[in-house]
Amino acid sequence: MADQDTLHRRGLMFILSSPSGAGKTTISRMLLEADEEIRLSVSATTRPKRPGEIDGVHYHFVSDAEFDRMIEQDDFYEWAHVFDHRYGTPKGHIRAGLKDGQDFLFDIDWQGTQQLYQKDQQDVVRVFILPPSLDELHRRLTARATDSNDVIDSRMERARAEISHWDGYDYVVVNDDVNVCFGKVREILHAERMKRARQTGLIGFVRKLMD
Ligand SMILES: Nc1ncnc2c1ncn2[C@@H]1O[C@H](COP(=O)(O)OP(=O)(O)OP(=O)(O)O)[C@@H](O)[C@H]1O
Ligand SMILES: Nc1nc2c(ncn2[C@@H]2O[C@H](COP(=O)(O)O)[C@@H](O)[C@H]2O)c(=O)[nH]1
Repeated sequence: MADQDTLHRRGLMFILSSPSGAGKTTISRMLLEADEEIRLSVSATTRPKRPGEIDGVHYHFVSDAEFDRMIEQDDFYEWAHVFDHRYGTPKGHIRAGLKDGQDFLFDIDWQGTQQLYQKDQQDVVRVFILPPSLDELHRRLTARATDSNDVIDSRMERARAEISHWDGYDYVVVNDDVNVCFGKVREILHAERMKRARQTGLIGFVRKLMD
């Protein structure tokens, strides 16, 4: 009889990107709360902490000198300049985790997405979140009340450039109603987990099945 215990799957790198304020952090937090099989890849950043953010949970907040040191030591999977700061994905235990079936969630921009995809196409799933309109994007950034008007203006200025990278993603989802958007993102994650290429032990299982 075929043994289902030989069936396992590789983990995946689930990337959520969007222009700032479209809601990827909100969707990420909903996903992490609802799904025990996915873990956040905590980025390092040189930007200052926002109210409510916790070092080591939302980001590793590091100085410029520390970020330089991490680059020199080849500690990053990818890193990029975003707005006036630097952000990077520490290598940590990602590769070993993927092999063990652990999924990782990445809240990173299009530059980081391209770098991860170039390094590891088979494990990467790229999802781009769009706002329903630029007016609504501005309203969300203002309502979030975490940034000065100057910072909000610079994020709005960059939004068009970021949106222009929409076609570098596998999925594009509009975040109008947050629960609907979350439902769609969750469906994508579930379907991607089932992909044949991610199932290990399938060849042996099918062979035994046919014996
Ligand atoms: N569908 C939605 N409808 C209304 N408000 C929303 C929706 N989704 C998110 N928001 C709100 O919009 C604001 C921006 O969302 P969030 O911080 O998740 O964006 P972000 O894309 O992660 O931005 P950043 O890249 O700057 O971190 C938050 O105050 C959030 O509560
Ligand atoms: N390339 C990377 N981009 C990252 C990383 N961590 C976050 N980000 C992106 O930066 C902007 C701004 O984030 P905020 O928290 O300051 O609003 C946003 O687009 C993030 O997705 C990373 O490690 N690498």
